[in-house]
Amino acid sequence: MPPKQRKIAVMGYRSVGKSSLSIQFVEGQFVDSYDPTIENTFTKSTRVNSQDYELKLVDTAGQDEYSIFPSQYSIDVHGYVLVYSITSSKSFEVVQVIYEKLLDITGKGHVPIILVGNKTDLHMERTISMEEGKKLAESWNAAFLETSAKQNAAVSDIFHLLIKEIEKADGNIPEKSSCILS
Ligand SMILES: Nc1nc2c(ncn2[C@@H]2O[C@H](COP(=O)(O)OP(=O)(O)OP(=O)(O)O)[C@@H](O)[C@H]2O)c(=O)[nH]1
Repeated sequence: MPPKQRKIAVMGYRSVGKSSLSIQFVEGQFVDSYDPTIENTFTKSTRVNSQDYELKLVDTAGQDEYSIFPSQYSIDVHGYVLVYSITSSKSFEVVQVIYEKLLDITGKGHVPIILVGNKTDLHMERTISMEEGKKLAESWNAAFLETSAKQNAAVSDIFHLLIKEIEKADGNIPEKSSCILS
């Protein structure tokens, strides 16, 4: 089967690790220096359930609660990685505002999303519990993961899980394999 091309936008508050997660996934390295992003696009080939994918990752500029949702990310994007830092309550609030705006602008009741709590290596500074993250993702009917871009923990899982969410939204993977016998 030819590779499926999928576009993914990585969004969230400033400095939560959007670029670090993207670079870790695409290039396999962690850069400690902080360089605010305007916008970066990466491509990466990956394989999920024996299907090849060519992913286009759009690493977006950090948003805050007052940002207008950039309209270029409302079209042509198959799925969203919404990132907060487990050390920042503010980033957890902002991710919820971004979610509301995303639903508003796409006009869809459901969008393929994975909520990501990054920086798990900074456990001494944690202010958002795993339960809080999980609960929020459940309320969105979205996937959820905690990660560390620094330690490369669960980083590729983000994109694999999101691809599954995208396929699910396309009706390709049943939520539960049910078999009705008559
Ligand atoms: N300890 C730790 N630091 C991280 C992690 N991920 C990112 N950082 C650091 O957090 C800072 C911000 O990371 P970026 O990846 O630039 O964050 P961003 O969300 O792309 O930032 P903007 O471009 O401003 O929106 C950098 O100093 C990173 O090194 C992580 O998992 N653990």
